[in-house]
Amino acid sequence: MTTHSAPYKPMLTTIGLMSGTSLDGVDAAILVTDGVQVERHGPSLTQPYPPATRTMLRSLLDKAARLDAQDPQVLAASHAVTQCHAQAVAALCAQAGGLLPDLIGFHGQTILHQPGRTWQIGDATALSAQTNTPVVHDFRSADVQAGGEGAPLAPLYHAALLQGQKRPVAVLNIGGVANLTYLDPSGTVLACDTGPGNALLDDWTYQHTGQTYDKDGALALSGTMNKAVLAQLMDHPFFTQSLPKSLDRLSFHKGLEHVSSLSAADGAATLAAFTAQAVASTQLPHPPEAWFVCGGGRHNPAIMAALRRCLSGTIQPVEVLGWDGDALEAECFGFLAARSLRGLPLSLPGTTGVKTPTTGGRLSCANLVPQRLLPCAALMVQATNQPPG
Ligand SMILES: Nc1ncnc2c1ncn2[C@@H]1O[C@H](COP(=O)(O)OP(=O)(O)OP(=O)(O)O)[C@@H](O)[C@H]1O
Ligand SMILES: CC(=O)N[C@H]1[C@@H]2OC[C@@H](O2)[C@@H](O)[C@@H]1O[C@H](C)C(=O)O
Repeated sequence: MTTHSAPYKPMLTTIGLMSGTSLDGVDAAILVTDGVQVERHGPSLTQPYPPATRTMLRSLLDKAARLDAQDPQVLAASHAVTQCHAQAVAALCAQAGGLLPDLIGFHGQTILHQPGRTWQIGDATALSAQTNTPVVHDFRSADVQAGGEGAPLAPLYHAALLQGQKRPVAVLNIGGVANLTYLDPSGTVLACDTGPGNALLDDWTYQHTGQTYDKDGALALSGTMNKAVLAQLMDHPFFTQSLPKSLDRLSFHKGLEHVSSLSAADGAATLAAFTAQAVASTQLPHPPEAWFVCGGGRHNPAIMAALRRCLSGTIQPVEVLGWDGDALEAECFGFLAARSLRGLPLSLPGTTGVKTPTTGGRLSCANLVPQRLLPCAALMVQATNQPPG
């Protein structure tokens, strides 16, 4: 008979799925975690949205506030989103040698995010059935119902990974929208969306070149930032609001009018500077000594150079820590799915403005055979018997 000296600690092999505000596709990542410890980051991939899905989603953003969940356009988009997520899971499982994950964390596609309302589409029950896996979804509603912004939710994952790093330290995610996590010397976690990430620059680049983004910052690097226009862009009420605060993808799109008189290159340079200036305007208790940057914006040298001009402290991609900056937000939803099963908070007053630390997420198990729930059940039982240390 084998004797075990260490207590049994269930860890789940999760797949986290995030389809961001850039509408480029679905990021999928494997993470082995119990929602507190992270044992292993696995492989990851991006499943691009087909052009027709991208077009459908882009047009939905403009009118989502006037539609309800049963609207045929919403149902069609939700179906397309779900299919792309199922393909992402299948491709990742194949890449991982035929993996059958224990749990999926499915963020869904945000089509609306306003004070008091956040809306992610995608059918968790259908995804559970297609992947033969329990799925946690609807991560943001409970936070909004408890008075929070519903975003950002990555901070507790960033904070778990930052354990042992010198503080004050920040993780900056530059996706369609940009958001930061700040860890104070005392260990307090603060967070917020900072302003535009890549979304404005993507739209500007598309208008002027037909390309979906400014690859390697080539357009922005060929232009000159216009200080007067940058000042107009920064004259937005969001920048005087105190933390925590969050944004919709379209929150700054009126700003494109200010840029419209500029050449394609100068407009791109000014928008890259806007992303960085917005980060620098965030009121933090202490300037971070180190900034670790994730999300697609870290691939844009014009944005990275603008950040280095505006911020003190070192500014490096998260890869210097051994993390995968394209997979981090997807991994986060595997981590939060495990936390959800344990009833642990997904958000704190300092991260979303929620009144008290709040859990969230809902579990969908389609018609799974009971054995498929055993790993999740083991984690839930452990959580009931042993509160986390
Ligand atoms: N080589 C590159 N050069 C310049 N920009 C790049 C490059 N690669 C990616 N990007 C930018 O990154 C964007 C995608 O970023 P990311 O995948 O982090 O966004 P997301 O997941 O949709 O965002 P969010 O964090 O808002 O949910 C692209 O739209 C593009 O603007
Ligand atoms: C409502 C919503 O989907 N927000 C996204 C978006 O993309 C970046 C930023 O805006 C952030 O607030 C959030 O995503 C990350 C994963 C988060 O919740 O931390």
